Amino acid sequence: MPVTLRMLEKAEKEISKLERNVKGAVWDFQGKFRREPDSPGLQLKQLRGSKLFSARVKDDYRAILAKVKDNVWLLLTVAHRRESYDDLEKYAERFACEVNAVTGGIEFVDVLAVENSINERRPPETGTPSLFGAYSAKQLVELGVAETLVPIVAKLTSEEELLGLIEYAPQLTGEVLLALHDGKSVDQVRAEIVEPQAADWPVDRDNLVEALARPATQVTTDDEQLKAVLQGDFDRWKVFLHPTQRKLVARDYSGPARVSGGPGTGKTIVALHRVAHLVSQLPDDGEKRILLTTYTRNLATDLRAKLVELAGKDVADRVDVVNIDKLARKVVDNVERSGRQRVVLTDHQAIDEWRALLAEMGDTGWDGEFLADEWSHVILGQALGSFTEYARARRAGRGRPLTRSERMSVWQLAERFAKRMDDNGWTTHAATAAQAARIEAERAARIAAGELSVGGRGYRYLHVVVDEAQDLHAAHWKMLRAMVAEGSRNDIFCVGDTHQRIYDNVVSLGSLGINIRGRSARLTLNYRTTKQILGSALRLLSEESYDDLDGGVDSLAGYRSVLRGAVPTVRGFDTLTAELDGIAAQVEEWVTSGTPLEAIAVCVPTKDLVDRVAARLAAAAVQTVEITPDGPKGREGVHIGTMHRFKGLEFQRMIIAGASDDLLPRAAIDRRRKTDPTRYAREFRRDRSLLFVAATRARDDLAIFWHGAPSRFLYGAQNGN
Ligand SMILES: Nc1ncnc2c1ncn2[C@@H]1O[C@H](COP(=O)(O)OP(=O)(O)OP(=O)(O)O)[C@@H](O)[C@H]1O
Repeated sequence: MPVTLRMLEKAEKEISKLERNVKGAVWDFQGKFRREPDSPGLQLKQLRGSKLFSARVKDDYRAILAKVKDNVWLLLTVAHRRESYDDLEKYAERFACEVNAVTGGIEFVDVLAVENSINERRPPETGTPSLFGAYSAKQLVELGVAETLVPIVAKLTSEEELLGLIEYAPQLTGEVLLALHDGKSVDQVRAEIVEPQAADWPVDRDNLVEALARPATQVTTDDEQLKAVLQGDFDRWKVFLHPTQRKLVARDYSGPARVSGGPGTGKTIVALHRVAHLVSQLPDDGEKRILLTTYTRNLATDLRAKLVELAGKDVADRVDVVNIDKLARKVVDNVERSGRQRVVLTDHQAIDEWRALLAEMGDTGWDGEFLADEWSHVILGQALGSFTEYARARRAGRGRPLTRSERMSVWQLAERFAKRMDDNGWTTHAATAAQAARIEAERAARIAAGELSVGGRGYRYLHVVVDEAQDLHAAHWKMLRAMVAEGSRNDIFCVGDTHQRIYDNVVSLGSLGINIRGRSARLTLNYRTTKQILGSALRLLSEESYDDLDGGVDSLAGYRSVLRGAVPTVRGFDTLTAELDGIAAQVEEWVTSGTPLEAIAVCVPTKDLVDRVAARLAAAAVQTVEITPDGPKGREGVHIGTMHRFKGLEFQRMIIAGASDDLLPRAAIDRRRKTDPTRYAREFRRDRSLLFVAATRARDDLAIFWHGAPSRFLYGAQNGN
């Protein structure tokens, strides 16, 4: 009888280390086993004194399996018989397959592999006290440490040994032990790490069937995944979600939901899996009923490519994947249908036009930049349609307060400005978003009044999923709110991190009809960056406080990485020329050590520096690729771009250059320090976030360079590791 064979995440790690021909044998084995597990050639037998089974993969290799139920098996590992296979009793003791008491997930421990891994590490000096001597076995088990490992944990005396254990331990064991080792209290570990992963219903440790269905059990879910894993042709994020990620992907929400989390915690990965999950629930009518949107163009392209990778083209074709400004443009174009192509002004061009308008009017009472900002972020940002609305509008964090009569004069100027834009066939992204929000809100009102039922569809989408939520304008949110029925299940799901807000759009979702209360969650495990890089990046944030998109405060409590690496280099040079030489030398060193060019990036605060770095690397015969608003212009070469362009990307080794005090924060904001302190604080924080975003793109190595005086933001990053 054919059976289902699933693979536990740990087995994948073990199998990936085997030689190619053994991997090939495992591939053949899985096919045969799925067809007929009892076929004599597979020599399936239960290990004496154990619930586990062994089966023959190839001469000396045996698969270790658990039987979940009659026709469902779990592949736990593949081991060489030399390693004590001949002694079946020992074999049984060597492997433990347990249901974790806290998470209810299935965990597998190969005790011998753990012990070998610890012994390979540098031996501690004799007499060194136990790392975890302060915790009782009961405490550790209650925190989710695998029971089988507790006696071994008690003997650990160095971080090296701990890392050796973690390589082969179940994920939660590793997370908990590292956090305790890093000085977190038991209560903190419980609250920040254990509780988010704890089982949602009581755990029966003998029930493997139930355990298999828990989010904490990380297994392949179908034959295609099993094959991809065995062929080595897979990315872990596609298959093995963290328990906290998995819970969010499949949860049924009664309304809008929000997921926050520091950089690299897999928010985008969750958004992608969530979309694939929602598609799987759609009626089979081929319609595009799901929107997946983000702030920037290149990230939308990236999302679509990743969705195809994850779920295939058929699934991706059921989803509108588009950046938010393009979506707004489409809405407006649909209605205008005039065929008139408007020219989109940049922020700088818009400021120039405001100045030109003031000059023409001989008005010297207002500052063009202030008005451009007010128009974009308050009037358009909130899609305000009348002076009455503007007079009442919240201007929190917008800088100097305005009296009612000042608001009146701003409103009149804004009307003139809007006419000027219209007469010239100009627009801005903010203006388009505001217009689109109005169009969609009117449409939603007509649907609610029963006046509109376009082919029975009504609302544009059944589900909306938003990545990089921290950067959307209020007008964007208003548009999205109107595109999907309010009060429907799973209407809006957004992921974002306000610590990474770099476009100055602060919103309160509740005030925009998007009520996420009680439906918020946070991801805390960083999958991208080492603990050392994370430490430096977090020190860049200083003591600033960050909002939670809903009028409250967000926090990075529990944010952590289980990866370890080198402490970032933080280095100053006397002149720009010397810094450019330093960049070239660092890149050459990385290239010589075997790092592919495209795994290296240089991130700088200004476009001018992009050109200078490119020229310097060209002089050193290093090929480069510039990252543009549409993404990298090519593949092969060291990637260079301004900080804005690095949002959502990641590189193995990175240099942040030009982290000098006149560039970060930009010198231009200093003049506002006295004239408009609120605005100064806002822009100061935005520049700090830019540097934070940049620093959290590096996976293994980070170097921060400057010339002249170092950026004020670096004071924290230079201390400690
Ligand atoms: N469950 C997982 N298993 C393996 N890798 C993962 C997992 N989840 C995320 N990752 C990896 O971690 C990295 C960061 O993921 P992702 O980009 O989704 O994070 P993010 O929170 O959106 O980051 P940022 O806010 O910095 O843009 C990616 O390389 C991704 O493939």
